[in-house]
Amino acid sequence: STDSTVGESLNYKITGIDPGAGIMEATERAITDYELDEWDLVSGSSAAMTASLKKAYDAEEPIVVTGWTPHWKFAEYDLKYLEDPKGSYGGEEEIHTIGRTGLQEDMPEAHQVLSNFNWTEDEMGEVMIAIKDGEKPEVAAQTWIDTNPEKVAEWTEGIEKVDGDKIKLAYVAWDSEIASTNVMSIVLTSLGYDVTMLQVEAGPMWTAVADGSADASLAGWLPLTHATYAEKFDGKFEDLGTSMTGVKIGLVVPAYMDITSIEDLKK
Ligand SMILES: C[SH](C)CC(=O)O
Repeated sequence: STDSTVGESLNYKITGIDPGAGIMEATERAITDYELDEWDLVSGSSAAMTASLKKAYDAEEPIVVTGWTPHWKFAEYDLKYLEDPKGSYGGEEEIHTIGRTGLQEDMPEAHQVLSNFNWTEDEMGEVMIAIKDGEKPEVAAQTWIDTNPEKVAEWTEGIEKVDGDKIKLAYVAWDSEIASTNVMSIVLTSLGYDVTMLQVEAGPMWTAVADGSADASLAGWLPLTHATYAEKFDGKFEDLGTSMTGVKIGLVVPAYMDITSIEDLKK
C-alpha cells in the first residue's frame, strides 16, 4: 500500500483547545497562510488536548496540537514546534498581567503586587507539573510559595496588608494560568484580601477586566496571541506589565513525526 500523506494520517485535523483562545485564531490564520484547505481545527479544551496528545503519544500515532510554552507537555513528551516560516504565530510572546481601570486607586496594594508579579518558566513549571501529577492547584501553589519565600518577598516587600478587601482574578483553564492564578490568589490572601478566582473562557476573561466585573487577570498573552482582545478593549484595561517573557505559541507534534514545518502539512 502507498504511504498515506501526513494529512491522511491525521484525517486533516489539528487538535485545538478552547475556541476563544488566541492560539485558535492564530491557527485559523495559519490554515489560510499555508493554504491547508482540507484541514480542520478541532476545538475543545486544554485538558482534552493534553488527553488526546497522551493517547496518540503512548501509541506513537501522528498528532498535531495547538501548543504553547511554558507547558508541562515538553517535560513529559519529546515534542517539537513545527517551523512557521510565514509567521502565523508571531515571534516571542509575553504573559502580561492586566487590571481593570481604577484598580490603582481602589486597591493600591493589590495593584502593586500584581505589577510586581514575575517568575520564570521553570518556577511556573514546578507548580504546573505538581498539578499534572495530581496535586490540587491550591496545594501545589502553596508548596511552591513555601519553598520560594524570597521570590514571593520580591513581589510583596513594603506592601501594607489590607483588611478583607474583595478581589476577583479572572483566568482561563490553561495549565500555565491555573498555576499563576493559584499562586497569586494565595499571595493576595496572605496580604489580607478575600480572593475569588473566576475561571472563564478567554473572551469573557478580557470582557470581565474591561467591564470591571473582574479586578485583574494574569493571563494576557501579548503582543500577538491576544492582540484582538487588547485592541477590542483598548483604553478599558491597564497593562500591569509582564510576568514572563520568552513564551511561545505554535503547532506542536511528537518528535517521532518526520515533519519539521507547517509547510509539510500540505504534503
Ligand atoms: C493557550 S495560550 C496559553 C493563550 C491563548 O492561546 O489564548
